Amino acid sequence: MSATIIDGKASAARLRAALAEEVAEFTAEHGTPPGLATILIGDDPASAVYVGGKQKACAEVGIKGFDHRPAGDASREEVLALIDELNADPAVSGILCQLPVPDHLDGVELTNRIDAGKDVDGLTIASAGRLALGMDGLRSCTPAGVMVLLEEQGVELQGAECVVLGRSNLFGKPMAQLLLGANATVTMCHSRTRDLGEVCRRADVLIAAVGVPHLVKGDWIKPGAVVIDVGMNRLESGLTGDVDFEAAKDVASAITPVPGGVGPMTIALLLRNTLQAARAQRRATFPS
Ligand SMILES: Nc1nc(=O)c2c([nH]1)NC[C@@H]1CN(c3ccc(C(=O)N[C@@H](CCC(=O)O)C(=O)O)cc3)C=[N+]21
Repeated sequence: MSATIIDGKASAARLRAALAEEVAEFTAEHGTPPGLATILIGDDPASAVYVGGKQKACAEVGIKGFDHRPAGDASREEVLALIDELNADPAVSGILCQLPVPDHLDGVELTNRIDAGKDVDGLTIASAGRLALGMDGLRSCTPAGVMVLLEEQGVELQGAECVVLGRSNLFGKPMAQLLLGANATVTMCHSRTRDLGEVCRRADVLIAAVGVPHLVKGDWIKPGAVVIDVGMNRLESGLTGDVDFEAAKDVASAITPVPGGVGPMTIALLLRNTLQAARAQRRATFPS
């Protein structure tokens, strides 16, 4: 048996096409498009590629991009002042501070300066708290993208055994919360988990986000499981995930490739969040 290769690139393209229509309607109705401000501090080449991709995607769906690039030695006060300015700017619906930030700055502090209504990354204390409490709100883009892929595959999450490898604030924790919200049985694993392979073998849905190339072996996968690879490891041989894809595809029923799986969905969900934020801001400003 060979697994279905989940085409995240195609899903993301469909989502962007649908969003382009919704953005056009929003813009016609309100006279101004939704706006997304990105903040990239310094000139890390990998981060510059990601932020460039986000800006390009905005332009393609009709969202106005604001591309801020403070120098790598920008002071804390300088960046906080920039965020305050964007928080107050009605043309800016969403704000994203690209992580990681240089060592002399605190990414958690900077992220939390973002107005909760403009937190399109879903990473502020308010957004994380709303998710944990089962309230509506802006969701972290990569986990939200994974939920879209699982839904499109028709994966039944209610009562399913879902195992999440990795407990980051950016991905693992919000992923687990979204799965819980869909009534899955969720197990979280991390670097101190004993018998990782044993736990993984229980999973109907196995989601890996640890940043260790090919950590997940073929015999860690239950036959027929759905495998989602969130790893983005840049090796000399190219970009590779956390799953031994060649071995996994003979065991799983469906699997995401790297690249072309979860990555493109992250950017599409960022656009969706920006539109969601813009709509909520209009509602708050002009109650009907
Ligand atoms: N505040 C913040 N929010 C983020 O969402 C955020 C961040 N910081 N820091 C870095 C990570 C990483 N990330 C990716 C987005 C898209 C791809 C993506 O499109 N990947 C393509 C390949 C890209 C390539 O070839 O390099 C793919 O998987 O097919 C990857 C990684 C967002 N991040």
